Amino acid sequence: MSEQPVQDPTDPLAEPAPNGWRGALMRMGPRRAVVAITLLSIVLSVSITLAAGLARDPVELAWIDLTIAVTVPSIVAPLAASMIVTLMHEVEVSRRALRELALRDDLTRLYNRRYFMARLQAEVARAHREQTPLAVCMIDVDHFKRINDERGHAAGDAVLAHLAGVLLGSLRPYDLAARCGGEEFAALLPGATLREAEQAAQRLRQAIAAARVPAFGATPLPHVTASLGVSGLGPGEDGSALLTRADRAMYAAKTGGRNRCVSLPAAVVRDPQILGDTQAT
Ligand SMILES: Nc1nc2c(ncn2[C@@H]2O[C@H](COP(=O)(O)OP(=O)(O)OP(=O)(O)O)[C@@H](O)[C@H]2O)c(=O)[nH]1
Repeated sequence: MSEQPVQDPTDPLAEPAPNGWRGALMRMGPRRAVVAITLLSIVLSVSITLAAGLARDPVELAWIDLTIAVTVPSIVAPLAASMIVTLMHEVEVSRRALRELALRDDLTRLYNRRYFMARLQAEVARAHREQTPLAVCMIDVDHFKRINDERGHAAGDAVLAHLAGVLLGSLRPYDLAARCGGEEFAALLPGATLREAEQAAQRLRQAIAAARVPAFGATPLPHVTASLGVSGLGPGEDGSALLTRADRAMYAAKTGGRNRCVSLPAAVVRDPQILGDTQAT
């Protein structure tokens, strides 16, 4: 299963690119960085040797001084430079690995709830600023406990991992898929109107119901279905209100019989009869 990329220009948790000398070396790449550090140290040591020699007496500046000033750095500097560059590379790799651990769900490799919430806030702010639509879809696998009970927890895990692939396969590249916990997933759909999000949710529901989860053990795993709740961002609304509405819609889909999508438009949010006013598809 392919992963959604971590480097996203709208990523609110993206770390700033290193600047200063560290940034310059990183941008150069390892080989050029070693050459650059070597040249710099040769130029520096030759300049210091010349300056020291000239300060004393030009005649005293023996060729041997210059030879040493060139030879020593050209041997020592590449070694030191490769150590520095290797160390920087290792720090960068560890930093990325830590970031992956912090932001991704281990089982499905989707983003986790923490990342989803941060992106939700950022996308809500952007949608209000640019006056563009934004929708959220909550997806909860139906009767998932049965799979665990009947086929074991590992089989349940296999189903979740497979569904993550189905989710990524049915979303647009700039949508964001996350596992919010347990058997619950979420999708953030920037630029999607409620109508478009409903259509996306329907496609997703059908894809989940049609998915053939690879056999786990002797017998194939059962088909699964999911209940989906969709909501679209209302004027002045914040991320948690949008999410709460998508959650309510998802529970309405559950109580309405499962394997269905329910959407809740923003205007309905303050209506006490909220579940009565949902639109099931
Ligand atoms: N295999 C596996 N099971 C999990 C994981 N996280 C949560 N679960 C299980 O998911 C099940 C969720 O069960 P319920 O909340 O009762 O929901 P459900 O059976 O899907 O029923 P409905 O949502 O009402 O359709 C529980 O049995 C949890 O133990 C996980 O990472 N792996």
